[in-house]
Amino acid sequence: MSGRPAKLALANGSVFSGISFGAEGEIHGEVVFNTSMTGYQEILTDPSYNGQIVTMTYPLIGNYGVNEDDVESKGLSLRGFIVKELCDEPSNYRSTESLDSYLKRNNVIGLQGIDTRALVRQIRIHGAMPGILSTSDLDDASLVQKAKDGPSLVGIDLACEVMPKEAADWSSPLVSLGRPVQFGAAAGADTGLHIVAIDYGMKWNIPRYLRDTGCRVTVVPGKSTAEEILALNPDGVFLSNGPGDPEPLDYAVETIQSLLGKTPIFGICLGLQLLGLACGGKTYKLRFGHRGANQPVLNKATGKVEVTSQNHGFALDADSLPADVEVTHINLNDDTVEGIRHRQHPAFGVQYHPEAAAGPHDSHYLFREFVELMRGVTA
Ligand SMILES: NC(=O)CC[C@H](N)C(=O)O
Repeated sequence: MSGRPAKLALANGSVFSGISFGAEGEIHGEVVFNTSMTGYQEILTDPSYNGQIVTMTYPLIGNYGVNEDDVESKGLSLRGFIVKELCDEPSNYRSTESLDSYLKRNNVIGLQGIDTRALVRQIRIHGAMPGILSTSDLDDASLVQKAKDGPSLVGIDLACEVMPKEAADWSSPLVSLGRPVQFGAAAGADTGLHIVAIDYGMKWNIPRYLRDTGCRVTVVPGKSTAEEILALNPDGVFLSNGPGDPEPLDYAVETIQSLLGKTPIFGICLGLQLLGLACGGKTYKLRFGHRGANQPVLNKATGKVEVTSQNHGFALDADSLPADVEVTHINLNDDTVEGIRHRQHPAFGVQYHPEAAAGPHDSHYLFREFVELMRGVTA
């Protein structure tokens, strides 16, 4: 292992000593863990990790390098990246760079050589908490104090840092990356429908899927108003994923409230949480969240279990939801809300990621259901 000595300190006083990779320096963030075995490049480029230091539970990371295609946004929004062991001899025909040099180039601090199992146990028992990752200060007491003094992400709008400033058309489908077509013969067939996707820090595989359903897609900034969106004549509005606490995003809640009943709505992750808030529900912070590609979800309508990809630390409170909102999906690990549907208006959402990237493909049907919902309303 090359690299410099580096430490992670948690706000509860725990300190982990290891070796740095990637960039050097010091960074504060909420320390969380992800249970995916692969897909680290998609995780690194998922804007929903803005403000967080991500620990991978799988013990060897970096073995297939990085490439130019497996990116979910234009940059890396997470604060730091922790692994048990970094593979320094990546081997894959698609690899163009090592994970070490990718993190260096993108100015993200990496830490390896710590007992990630012990760290994950701390987070599971005490909850996701603020931490500090440093290659410059190696004094335990000073680091713990800095971890405690740093901001919590509760109550902060982290989405405004990663949302686009301008609207743009989205043209590339999944096949443009050589990824398998998911909608059979119907893939890419023009439906004539227009989706406006509100981007709060959207993963790019979502608009790729929306294009694959045969719809035209316009991506608009998360601060767009209902008037601006309706002026684009959408057949449906999509609410994207995004980082942080949903409750401070009052501008988004207001927009969704004004759209509800005027156009079909589909939300993913933060999008589901904002839809729930717009319907009068409440959100709360989970102890350690759901992050990984192996979360079991029950679809209550079909009785089928989907294995899903997830990344969230907040959840909708089922008891807070009004009677006209139905819980359609639940998480089988902890019974939390994984999907909702409005009984009066054409609006639904899921807490998990049907676009995968990375993860299982069990839930693609939801994109088709959105098209059917739009067709039903438009016909
Ligand atoms: N991936 C997401 O959209 C995450 C939603 C929200 N930021 C949460 O942590 O719960």
